[in-house]
Amino acid sequence: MLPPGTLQDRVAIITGGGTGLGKAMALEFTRLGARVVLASRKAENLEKAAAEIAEWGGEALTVPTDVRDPEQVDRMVQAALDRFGRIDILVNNAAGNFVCPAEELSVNGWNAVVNIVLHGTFYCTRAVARHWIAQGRGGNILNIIATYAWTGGPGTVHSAAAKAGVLAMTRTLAVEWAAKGIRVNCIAPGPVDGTGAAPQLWPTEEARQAVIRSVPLGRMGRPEEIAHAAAYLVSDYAGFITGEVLTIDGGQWLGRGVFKGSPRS
Ligand SMILES: CCCCCCC/C=C/C(=O)SCCNC(=O)CCNC(=O)[C@H](O)C(C)(C)COP(=O)(O)OP(=O)(O)OC[C@H]1O[C@@H](n2cnc3c(N)ncnc32)[C@H](O)[C@@H]1OP(=O)(O)O
Ligand SMILES: NC(=O)C1=CN([C@@H]2O[C@H](COP(=O)(O)OP(=O)(O)OC[C@H]3O[C@@H](n4cnc5c(N)ncnc54)[C@H](OP(=O)(O)O)[C@@H]3O)[C@@H](O)[C@H]2O)C=CC1
Repeated sequence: MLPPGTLQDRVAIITGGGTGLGKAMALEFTRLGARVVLASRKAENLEKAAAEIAEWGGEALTVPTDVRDPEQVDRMVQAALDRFGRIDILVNNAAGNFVCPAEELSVNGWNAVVNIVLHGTFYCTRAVARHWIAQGRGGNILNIIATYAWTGGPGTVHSAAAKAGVLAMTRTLAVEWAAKGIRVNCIAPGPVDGTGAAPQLWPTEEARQAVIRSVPLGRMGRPEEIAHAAAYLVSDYAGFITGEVLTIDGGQWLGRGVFKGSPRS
């Protein structure tokens, strides 16, 4: 855990900040002194998270936003600036996902996920970075991806392709904007309990147990384990890290080659 005050007076936009990992990050950033801007489609998700943040003594601005629409994204960034006068951190966390064989996936299904994950990440990144560059100041971008960006993930061609695109965007912009003081990194979480992934990716207890068996550490992740790492990456403690991916998956992707008869096969 980082000390309270680590993100004092920083302003962080978190897309998808009303639920799951986004909410966990918003709470952790609040604990560390940041003010947060929560942006996603459903106002009720955002309001519930903002109420929790207020209970912790924090301050959250909620801006209902569909990240697929660049005009809504620009308005959300302007609303953050109008309220707080600055933006220091952007977490591109919003995502959509479902399991579907690639040959059955409709064009709308493909677009729904790619537009949220890949295009939405670019629209938010561009809007915030334009502000930073115009002001001659730096900032921090954290993109939430998934390990199947490089391993592949059967049944999730839309999401895997989009997350791979976000990984390439991360590395490209880390280098392109380094001289402008903008750091860009990723976290690739493994399966995390109690998040929106559950109904999409392990909808039954049997499926959940199969996922757990695929993790060498033998359990699901916890949202706060992702949030702690996120806070580190956007803090000054990580000032020399850019273009990196921090994988937090209990060894899942490395363990894909377990042989039959090994403890978790
Ligand atoms: C082994 C574990 C490793 C862990 C890796 C986990 C990695 C990543 C995890 C995540 O990303 S978790 C995030 C999960 N959270 C969400 O998905 C929440 C947000 N999701 C949504 O809003 C929807 O699911 C959405 C479909 C992505 C978007 O919603 P929207 O309202 O815009 O779209 P719809 O109009 O409902 O649908 C558009 C289009 O998509 C088709 N579709 C939707 N669901 C399915 C499905 N289950 N199977 C096949 N197709 C689906 C839908 O039919 C529409 O297409 P058309 O019918 O119009 O052709
Ligand atoms: N949980 C897990 O095990 C894993 C998660 N991840 C990644 O972690 C991140 C968080 O996922 P998780 O917490 O599990 O899932 P959630 O479903 O809880 O979070 C997804 C968030 O994205 C928001 N969102 C979806 N579509 C849009 C949109 N068009 N515009 C704005 N916001 C949108 C949703 O809010 P709303 O409905 O209000 O729009 C929701 O808050 C995602 O990037 C996911 O891919 C990666 C690997 C594993």
